[in-house]
Parts: sequence; C-alpha cells; structure tokens
Amino acid sequence: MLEETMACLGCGYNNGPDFYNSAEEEKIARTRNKQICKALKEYRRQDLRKLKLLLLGTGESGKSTITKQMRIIHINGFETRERIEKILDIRRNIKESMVVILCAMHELGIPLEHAQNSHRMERLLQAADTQDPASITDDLLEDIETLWRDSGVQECFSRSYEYQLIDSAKYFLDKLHEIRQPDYIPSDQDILRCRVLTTGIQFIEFDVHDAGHPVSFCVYDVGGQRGVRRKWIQIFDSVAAILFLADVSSYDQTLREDNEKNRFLEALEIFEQVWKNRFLRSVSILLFMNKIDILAEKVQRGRCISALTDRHPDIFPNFETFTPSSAEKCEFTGSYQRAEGDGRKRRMSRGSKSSETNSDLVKTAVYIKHIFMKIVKGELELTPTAEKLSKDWHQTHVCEYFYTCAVDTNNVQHVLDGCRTLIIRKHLERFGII
Ligand SMILES: Nc1nc2c(ncn2[C@@H]2O[C@H](COP(=O)(O)OP(=O)(O)OP(=O)(O)O)[C@@H](O)[C@H]2O)c(=O)[nH]1
Ligand SMILES: [Mg+2]
Repeated sequence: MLEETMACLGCGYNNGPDFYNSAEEEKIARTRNKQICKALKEYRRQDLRKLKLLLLGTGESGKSTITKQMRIIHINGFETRERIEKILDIRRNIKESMVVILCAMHELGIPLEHAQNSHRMERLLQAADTQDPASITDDLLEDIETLWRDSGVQECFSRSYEYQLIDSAKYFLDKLHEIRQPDYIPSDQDILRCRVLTTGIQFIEFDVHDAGHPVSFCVYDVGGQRGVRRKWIQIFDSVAAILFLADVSSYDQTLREDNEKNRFLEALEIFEQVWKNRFLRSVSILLFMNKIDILAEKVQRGRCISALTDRHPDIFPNFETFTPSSAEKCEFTGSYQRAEGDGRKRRMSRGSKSSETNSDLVKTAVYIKHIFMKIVKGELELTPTAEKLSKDWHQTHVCEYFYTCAVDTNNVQHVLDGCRTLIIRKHLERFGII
C-alpha cells in the first residue's frame, strides 16, 4: 500500500509494464523505492517512540512549574547563567506583589501600622507602572522589605483571596533579605516559585528509560488564561497524553482575567471541555489535582470550600455529610505527606487539633476528586453545549488522577514515574503495537 502511494506521488517505483525505458532503469527505481519505504517506516517508528505530552489547565494552575520540574528531574536542571537570568523575574515578582498588596490596602481601607512607612509606599506606587528593570533598585527593595514587616501590610496579605496576588508572594517577600544580596543565586525552589505568565507555545524534549528502553518525550506547555487558550488546538495532533493541571486550592478566588468568575468552577468547566473534546477521544488524560500544600494552608486557616458548595448545591451536593472511604483517605494522605516532607508529617500526627485539620483537608481533597470523577463518568454536566458521551467512551478514553504539589520535586518525581508507564502502555495500545 505504502509503495503504491509513493509511486502515485511520482517519487518511487511504478510496476506498470511500459513505464521504464530499460530494465536497468526499472532496477534503479525499485531500489530507490525500497530505500524511501524503509526511511518512512523508520521515521514512523521513531515518531511513535517520541511521545508528545500536552500540559493543559487554566492560568496559574502550575503547568510551567511542572515543565521546570521535568528539566530538574530528566534534564540537567538549570545552569548558573539561567539562574542569574531569573533574578530579574524574581525581583519583578517581588515588586509586583507589594504593589498589588498596597493597592488592595487602599481598596479594602486597611491603614499602615507605621505612618512613617507612607513615604516608602508612595515611592513604590510611583514606580508601579515602570517596566524598566533598572527601576527595581536596591533602595526600592529595601522599602519593600520594611513594608512587608508592617502589620497593616500583613493584614491585607491575609485577605489576598479578595484580590489577585501571585501564590509565591509570601515565599519571595519572606526571603527578600537574601535575594537582595549581591552574590544571590536562585535555588531550584526559587526558580520553581518564580511566576512568569506563558503566552506562546513552549516545549521541552528529554529521554527516559522505561523497562530498559529509551523513550523520548516532547512536552508542550501553553498559556492557560482565556485569551491564549485558542492556541491549544494547534498542538492536539498525535498527542500521547494530556497532563491536565487543576488548582484545587482556588475555590475562594476569582479569575485574574474575569473578576466575576470563580477560579475552581472555571477549572472544572475547562476540564469538562477537554475531556469531551472529540479530537482528544483516544487520548489519556492525567489529572493533576495541584497545589495541595496551599489547599492545606487554607483549610487550616478555616477558609474551606463550603462557601462555594453552599452557593452551587446543584454542582457540589452533600459536602457537609461527605465521608471519604479509608482507601481514599490513605491515597490522599500518602501524596500529601510525600509533598510536605517530614516536618509536616510530624505535625499532622501530633495532637487532636492537627488531626482535626487533617481530616477536613482529606475530606475536601477527596470531595474535589469526586467532582472531577463525576465529570469523567458523565454524571455531572456543567456546560450544556459540551458533547454527549457515547456508550463506549471509556473503552479508549482514560482519566487517571494524582494529588500534586508542583513545587515539590519528590512529589512530582513520584507522580511522573507513575504516569510514565501508563502513558507508554496506552500509546502502544493505541497504535496497535501491544
Ligand atoms: N505553593 C505552590 N505553588 C505552586 C504550585 N504549583 C504552582 N505554583 C506556583 O503558582 C504560580 C503559577 O504557576 P505556573 O506554573 O506559572 O502556572 P501556569 O499554569 O503555567 O500559568 P499560565 O502560564 O498563566 O497558564 C507559580 O508562582 C508557581 O510557583 C503548588 O503546587 N504549590
Ligand atoms: Mg505557564
């Protein structure tokens, strides 16, 4: 079949009786045809070996953070030159975070604790719109460090769910003194925490050994905010799997691009659209329920999901009475403890207060998983226009879920190890190789 196709295209051998002027010419064409077919087969074999993965999810769900983890785990991480280049983005994160907090203080009517800090506040707000990196001077960073210690700023920070602040604001503001040092070189964790919005399509490639054989992966990272999602379709072709990132801590926040829309509801809707997309019918979806560390902090501070579940009982029924099974509890706790390390593990197993907090956290995480799985099974439909699931949908379409903390390398490595075999097996099954 392939040989006939090549002949029709005029680039190979034609076995019609009068096509060649001599037997010699026919022999040359036959040899050339074989070479082309061999090269094509090899190309297809190589192409099947290169597995294309897409990272999808709403803005700030953690897609780029996962690609950074893949660089750390599967490539050689970041060179000193790249780390130094990141300092500018980190400084931008710091300046923008403090500007956002100061503007929110104005909106929420929260005064500074120390009136003498007001000139620092004014200086920073004057420099707010300047994009020039030179505007982030050491004096400006010193102002920010002082302002961060002001209890008015801290009070406003504690209400950050009411406005749009990056997740890593506290992380960088807490270590600003270290960042200001002239010999500061960002660590892996600093790079993972650094927030830069993705607007185009980026990709990384790496090889992994699976059962002794090298397998090449090509991972595509795209922007998740509303305006850039239309680019997703460009990369749907020949995808082996989709890693869908959902920020499970975002239930008390609105979208950066639409202040009226709940972030978590948007994540559920986009997940439903991806799951039901006809171009992706035979593609495995790996759902990363991400930011479990932030979820834990929120639950501990009493910012639970019930405000959202009470508002939308049709989507989120029976949260109050929901009880996870023992197996579900173990599944979440295992992932969470791996993500939080030994310090958090000790706190979780100590005293009644921490174990109570822990049970609320487990309940919330498992409940969220149930909501996603209802969409997978077609038991919950958020967007009426979304395609109806056919009866045999699940035969080719699989969704596996994982609880993740994208800034934790141990947790991500464990999850990626689990995903890898599944992705390869599904890919080979799909192309009839196993
Ligand atoms: N604490 C914590 N922070 C996270 C986690 N995952 C991502 N972040 C932080 O969240 C912010 C946004 O993450 P990104 O990876 O840039 O999000 P994205 O999905 O690529 O966003 P877009 O490019 O806008 O689509 C970054 O500052 C990350 O460090 C997590 O599990 N825990
Ligand atoms: Mg990104």
